Amino acid sequence: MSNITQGEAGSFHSFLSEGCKLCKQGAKMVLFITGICPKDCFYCPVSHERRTDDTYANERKVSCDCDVIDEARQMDALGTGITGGEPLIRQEKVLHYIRLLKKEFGHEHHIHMYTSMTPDRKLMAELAEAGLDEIRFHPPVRLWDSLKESGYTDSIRSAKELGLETGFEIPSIKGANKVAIFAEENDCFINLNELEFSDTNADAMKELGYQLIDDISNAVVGSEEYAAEVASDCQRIHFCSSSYKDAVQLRKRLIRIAERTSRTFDEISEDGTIFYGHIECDEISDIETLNDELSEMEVPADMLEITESGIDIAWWILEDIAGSVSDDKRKLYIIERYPFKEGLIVEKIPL
Ligand SMILES: C[S@@+](CC[C@H](N)C(=O)[O-])C[C@H]1O[C@@H](n2cnc3c(N)ncnc32)[C@H](O)[C@@H]1O
Ligand code: SF4
Repeated sequence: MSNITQGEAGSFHSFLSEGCKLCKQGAKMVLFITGICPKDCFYCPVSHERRTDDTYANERKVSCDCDVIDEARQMDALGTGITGGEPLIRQEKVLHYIRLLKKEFGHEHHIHMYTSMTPDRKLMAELAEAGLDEIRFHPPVRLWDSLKESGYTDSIRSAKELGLETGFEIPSIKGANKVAIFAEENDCFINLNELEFSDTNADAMKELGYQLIDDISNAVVGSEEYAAEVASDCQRIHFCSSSYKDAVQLRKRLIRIAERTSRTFDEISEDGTIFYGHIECDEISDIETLNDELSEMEVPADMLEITESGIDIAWWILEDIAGSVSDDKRKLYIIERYPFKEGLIVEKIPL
C-alpha cells in the first residue's frame, strides 16, 4: 500500500521535515545565495535573470545584511530556506547569513539548505556550528546509479552525527526510486518535487518528451503518478505538487506579509493581495484641497494616506463618497496590489 496520502491542496505526504512544516505555513523566507551552479541539470528551473552571483531574500535583491533582516521581519518569518543556484559555492556567505539570522531571530529560527554538493566533515561541522538545522541533498541524475560509491554517503553520515535533520530533495522523474531507496537505507527523508516546466528548461524537457499537464499548470504529465509509485516502498517521503507550491505556500507567505505591512484601511484578500481605493489628482495642488474635503466629510485620518499622485483611502469609503469627490481633474479607482513596497498592481478598477 502507498505511504503517501492526499494532503492539503493536492500535496501528498506521509512525512514532513521541520522545514517543510514551516514552509506549509508560508513562514519560510527564501534566501537565494547565488544563481551560479557548476551542475547542468536538464530540468534546472533557475531563471536567466537569476543566473548571476547576486543574493535575494524572497524577491528582494540583497545589498546589505539589513535587506535580509528587513525581509524576514516583513513576513514575520519563522525560518529560512537557503537555496540557489548552488549555495555552497559561496560557503562564507552561507555561514555568514546562518549566523546573522540565528543572532537576530534566535535559535528557534529554523534554517534548512538545499545543495547538490557533498560537504566534507569540516564544512558540515561549520554549518552545524553556525546553526544549520536541516540539509536536503540533490545528487545529479548521472550519480543515481552509484550513490553508495558517491560522496553523499560520507556527507549524510557527518550531517546526521552533527544532529542535522537530513534528507534528499529531487524532482519526481524516472530513476528517483533509486534515490528513495538510498535515502531509506541511510535513514533520511526524501521529498519529491513535481517536475515543472520553466522558460529555462522548456526546450530540453520537450526534446526529452516531457509534456505539460494542461495550459494553466507548469506541471509535467506523469510526475505525480510516478511519485506515488516510488512512495509505495518508502516510509519518510513527501510529494510537493506544483499547484501546492503556488496555491498554498505562496498565498500564505503573501498573507503573512500583508498582515505585517498593510495599512488599517487595506483589505487583505484570500490570495494575500491588498485592496484599497485611490483618488488620483491631475494637479498636485488639488491633493491638499481633496484632503480638506475628506476631513469635512469626517473621513477618519487612519482611513486614508496622502501619496505622490493623490490619496489612498479605504475602498468601501471611496465607494460611498465617489459622487461627492468626483471631478474632471480626478480619477477614482479600486486597486488590488501585491503587499510589498511598490508591489505589482494586479488590477486597477475605475469607479
Ligand atoms: C533549483 S535547486 C537549487 C538548489 C541546489 N542547486 C539543488 O539542486 O538542490 C532546488 C530544488 O529544485 C528542485 N528542482 C529542480 N528542477 C526542478 C523542476 N524542473 N521542477 C521541480 N523541481 C525542480 C530540485 O529538486 C531541488 O531540490
Ligand atoms: S544542481 Fe540545482 S541549481 Fe544546479 S543545475 Fe541542478 S537544479 Fe539547477
